[in-house]
Amino acid sequence: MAGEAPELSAQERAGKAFPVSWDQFHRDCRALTWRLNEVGPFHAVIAITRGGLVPAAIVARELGVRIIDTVCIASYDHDKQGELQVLKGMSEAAMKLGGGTGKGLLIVDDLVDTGKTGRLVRDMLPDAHFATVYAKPKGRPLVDTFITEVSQDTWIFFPWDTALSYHPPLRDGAA
Ligand SMILES: O=P(O)(O)OC[C@H]1O[C@H](OP(=O)(O)OP(=O)(O)O)[C@H](O)[C@@H]1O
Ligand SMILES: Nc1nc2[nH]cnc2c(=O)[nH]1
Ligand SMILES: [Mg+2]
Repeated sequence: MAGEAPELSAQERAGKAFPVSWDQFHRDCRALTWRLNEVGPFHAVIAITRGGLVPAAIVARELGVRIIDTVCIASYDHDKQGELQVLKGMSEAAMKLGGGTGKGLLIVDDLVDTGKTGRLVRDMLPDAHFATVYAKPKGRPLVDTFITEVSQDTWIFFPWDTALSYHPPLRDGAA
């Protein structure tokens, strides 16, 4: 409506930025695997796409797991959260491996924020182990294992969404 302030995106509301490099992300995924190694073994890794694909590949490699399936969920359109949409569920083969409840399966995502995505997947696979690399306080209770907690007002920038660019010096007004 005319005159109304434009709705802020989740990223704008977050305020603080937490940029993560490929190197940092790889190290954090390896650290996550150290913890998961104490919990497994796992029959299969279930990646929540798309953000879970990269950590799932690294974790599966480190754990020696070769069966990887996806649950395809869309919620944030760039940075605004809309209705959750399950675009693709798990395969029957992976569901069988988890005995129908997810027992012995490892669900991997890059992060939990509000926890809505995590809640949906937990409801699908209540006995699976849910791991994320990063967690914000609202979503944290849903996660079994994670590496780094960031505050709710932080937006995490992943290396696949960013590029190196010029940054002006502080004295020229850079934030
Ligand atoms: O805890 P929540 O508030 O539900 O947010 C967390 C989800 O948001 C992001 O996915 P997104 O829907 O942006 O899709 P993408 O993985 O394809 O980037 C992220 O990868 C998590 O899956
Ligand atoms: N890249 C990114 N996606 C998100 N989806 C929900 N929260 C976040 C976040 O902090 N960073
Ligand atoms: Mg995601």
